[in-house]
Amino acid sequence: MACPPDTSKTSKLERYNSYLRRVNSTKLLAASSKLLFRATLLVALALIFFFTLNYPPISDTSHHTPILHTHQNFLSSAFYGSGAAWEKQVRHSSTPRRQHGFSVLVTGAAGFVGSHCALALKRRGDGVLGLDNFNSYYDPSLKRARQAMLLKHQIFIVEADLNDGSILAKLFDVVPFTHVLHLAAQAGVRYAMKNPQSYVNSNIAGFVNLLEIAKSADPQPAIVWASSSSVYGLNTHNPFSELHRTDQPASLYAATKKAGEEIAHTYNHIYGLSITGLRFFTVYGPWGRPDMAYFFFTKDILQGKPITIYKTQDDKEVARDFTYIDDVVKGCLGALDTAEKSTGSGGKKRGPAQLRIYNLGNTSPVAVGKLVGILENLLNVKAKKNVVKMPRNGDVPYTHANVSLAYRDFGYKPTTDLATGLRKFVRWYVGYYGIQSRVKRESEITGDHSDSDSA
Ligand SMILES: O=C(O)[C@H]1O[C@H](OP(=O)(O)OP(=O)(O)OC[C@H]2O[C@@H](n3ccc(=O)[nH]c3=O)[C@H](O)[C@@H]2O)[C@H](O)[C@@H](O)[C@H]1O
Repeated sequence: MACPPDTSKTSKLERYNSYLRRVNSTKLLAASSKLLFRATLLVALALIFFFTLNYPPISDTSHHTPILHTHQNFLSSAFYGSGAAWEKQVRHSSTPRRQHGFSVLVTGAAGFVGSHCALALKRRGDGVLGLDNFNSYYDPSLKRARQAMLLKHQIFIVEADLNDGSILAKLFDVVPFTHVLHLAAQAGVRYAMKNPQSYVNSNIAGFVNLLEIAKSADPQPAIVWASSSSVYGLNTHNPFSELHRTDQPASLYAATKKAGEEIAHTYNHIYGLSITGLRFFTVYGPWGRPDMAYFFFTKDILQGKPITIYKTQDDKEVARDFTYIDDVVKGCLGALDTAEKSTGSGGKKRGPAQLRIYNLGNTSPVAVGKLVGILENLLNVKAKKNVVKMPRNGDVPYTHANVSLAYRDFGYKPTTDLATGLRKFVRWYVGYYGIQSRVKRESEITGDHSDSDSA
């Protein structure tokens, strides 16, 4: 007898098959939803990236925000167009206009020394691209005004922090810089007690970040950077020579600059980067820094406010080797002109490279009391002076540069005495801030009108 088909097995199989179909279709649905989600995420990320690169918010001046930024005038249709327009600006700004001209990345280009150097380089036909984070250590509107002035001379400043490796790397991808003039830093001797971390962020971490990018670049640029007279710290030998000891810094600012000099040695030694450090001595002049004594003394004297003048613990006058900006600019250009090429490429050293350090001072220290006397005369106002013993705030009593090394190697020879330099500063100050009142007439202060935007 034929056995009846086992329907229980068939229906089990069918039920199982239908179960599998259900499971598979649910899986398929889940998989396709996942795929759709991922695709949407990818498109969203691509869009965010695109808009971040091309539509930077004008008002954002945070130095922690990795956003490329430019002056309002540059937010033209060309800039808004695409990343290609931004790259075009970067290339245009950094392309030299003279034969064998340099292509220089100037960090801190919206700063005092940076803006002056950028302009001087551009004027002689070098290509210059600026980088600045526009932080608010002092009035950012002054930095914006310097930026606007540079823009008139076709110098473009990328707004970014030194610690933003991706933007730095992008700049080196777009431009084969021959040189970096690294002037971005957290400046100020006494502020280091208030905000120590900012010195570590800019002067150490930021510097290392820049060197990391520079060492990997192909070609590697030659680097000229700002160290400081403050590295001499408690040194008692005068005038200060590059051969003197610099292992007794009196402030964290000085310590970070000294650390920079040691870090420079390391990158030169391992990667063949050509590096020149310049020890600036209390640089002053038009478009200067409002946190510096000569600048806020001028403001306070004009406003009838008292000023505090420091004297040493043993009642001696405090003095500085005040150095005029035009002299320092000549020194920076001299250092760039004599900088040899880096020897490495793509992070590999090919041979020994140049490593230098120079004082850039005025060789003629002036007591702070005398500086105040010059200002009183120029401003035609008597200062309300409050003379106190120098607090323990990182200050040093005296600076005096020996510049024979810089003279020997690139003819550095400061030519501006303090009275002449301050006259030019006051002329700029009253013009910039629109001050008339008791200040001596412009002709009395200046005698000429030739360098009104000599930054
Ligand atoms: O060469 C440098 O490497 C440094 O130079 C500058 O530092 P300093 O030489 O200290 O300049 P600055 O503050 O203008 O004080 C000038 C004089 O006024 C005295 N001073 C200061 C303030 C005050 O209220 N009273 C006063 O007498 C004070 O005692 C001093 O004698 C840069 O700021 C610094 O960033 C760095 O670049």
